[in-house]
Amino acid sequence: MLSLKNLQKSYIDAGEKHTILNNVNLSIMPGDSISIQGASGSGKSTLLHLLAALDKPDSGEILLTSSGESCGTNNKRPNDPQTLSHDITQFTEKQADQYRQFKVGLIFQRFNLIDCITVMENIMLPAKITGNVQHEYIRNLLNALGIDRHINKLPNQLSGGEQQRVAIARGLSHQPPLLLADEPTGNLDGKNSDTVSKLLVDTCKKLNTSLVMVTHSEKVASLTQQQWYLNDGRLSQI
Ligand SMILES: Nc1ncnc2c1ncn2[C@@H]1O[C@H](COP(=O)(O)OP(=O)(O)OP(=O)(O)O)[C@@H](O)[C@H]1O
Repeated sequence: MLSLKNLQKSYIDAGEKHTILNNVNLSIMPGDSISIQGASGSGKSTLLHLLAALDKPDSGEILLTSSGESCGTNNKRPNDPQTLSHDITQFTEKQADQYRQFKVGLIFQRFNLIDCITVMENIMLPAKITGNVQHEYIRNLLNALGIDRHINKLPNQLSGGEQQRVAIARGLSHQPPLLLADEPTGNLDGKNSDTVSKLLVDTCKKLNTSLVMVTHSEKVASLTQQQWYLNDGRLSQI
């Protein structure tokens, strides 16, 4: 479970302070699917970067609560020896790296595929790093995403939509407990966007993976259990 508490984030631009996130609170339970909509520049990607421990808030906490496993600092709750709680905003670089490798799948707006290795090697990176290589699961994922015939190509030999599907497969290859997806179907046409976003939500449900998805599409957002809107730094449920 992730609990965002009183998150505050601002940027200084030309000497002026711009508040991007203002007292944001949110709870993400295992298996939850959450969409975040909002105007361009409203802070959606900023929020995902904080959840991925790629950036730090000015203040507030992001508490990661899990049972029994260690990931960085250990703050045991009194009376519950099974539960460990970590504030990911306090992670060192090394702890943040481990958190991203083992706990998080990331699908970026610009895919971030590695151009000099094949599609399959890109997809398998998180699975290999975490030692969680499930061949049948990967085969089914590739089939469902319709990219099985492209696995030996290089990413730049694929269309934008195909690269997006590869990025989705890579985000899910290690079956992470949390998937953060920034406009995961933004490069797909309407029909493919529907198919792929449904697959994304269904796969996360099957794996009990929490999904936080930024989208500009109301239709895609409607597939998630909870729909939130970011406006003026405030997050409100639709
Ligand atoms: N490193 C930075 N330094 C200064 N300003 C930044 C920085 N990163 C983001 N911003 C500003 O913060 C605001 C929020 O950016 P963010 O990328 O989170 O928006 P977004 O809602 O994801 O937008 P979009 O839908 O266009 O992707 C923007 O005005 C952006 O210019």
